[in-house]
Amino acid sequence: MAAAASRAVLVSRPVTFVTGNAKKLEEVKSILGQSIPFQSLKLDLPELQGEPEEISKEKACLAAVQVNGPVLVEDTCLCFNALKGLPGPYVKWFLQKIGHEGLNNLLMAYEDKSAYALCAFSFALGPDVEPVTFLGKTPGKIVPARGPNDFGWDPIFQPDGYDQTYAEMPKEEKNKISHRSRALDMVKSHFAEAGYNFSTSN
Ligand SMILES: O=c1nc[nH]c2c1ncn2[C@H]1C[C@H](O)[C@@H](COP(=O)(O)OP(=O)(O)OP(=O)(O)O)O1
Ligand SMILES: [Mg+2]
Repeated sequence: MAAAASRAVLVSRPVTFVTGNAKKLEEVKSILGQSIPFQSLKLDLPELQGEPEEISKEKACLAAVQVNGPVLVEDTCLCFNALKGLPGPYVKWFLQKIGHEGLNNLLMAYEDKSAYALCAFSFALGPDVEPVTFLGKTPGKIVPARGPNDFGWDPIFQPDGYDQTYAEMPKEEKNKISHRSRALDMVKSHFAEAGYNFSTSN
């Protein structure tokens, strides 16, 4: 579009999506398709503490220093309403230590099994630029594990309006309604509006 072209922002490096999680990368690739050209870098960034948005921003700052260029990162939370949003950003450790059954047991004392999946994407143009953050949320409930166990807590999260858990759904179906795709919709709009023109060579 002519309007977008006239606002084009030239960026001398390609965007790097930084994650240590191959399954995230698979979904991001499939959701973004050709809409945003990016490369990926497998790096285990520190597991930070705090509010999801702050964690994601800080993660982008750390990634931008390492890459020394434009970066995209995301942090994912699984929040139980009965537990006021916990385990939230700490779900990775909960999953590792107590598994799907333990996560279900955390809610044993509560009638309310409702939860939401939250993805906080942050984009930083470089190491000294304040990142912008985009949140995507999908409401659902925590259920005993059903479906293939190949991505995190997918088997215990059943999104509202569906009889299947994330794990039981075909990938394309999850990618239409997921916390990740909702956040990426906003990332795509931001990129379209900003009119970034990324160099494809380093
Ligand atoms: O759609 C998802 N469906 C099921 N499980 C998921 C999903 N997305 C993240 N997860 C898991 C991975 C990790 O156990 C925790 C988030 O922690 P989080 O720090 O964001 O991910 P990570 O350390 O694996 O990758 P990264 O290097 O991008 O930080 O929830
Ligand atoms: Mg992490």
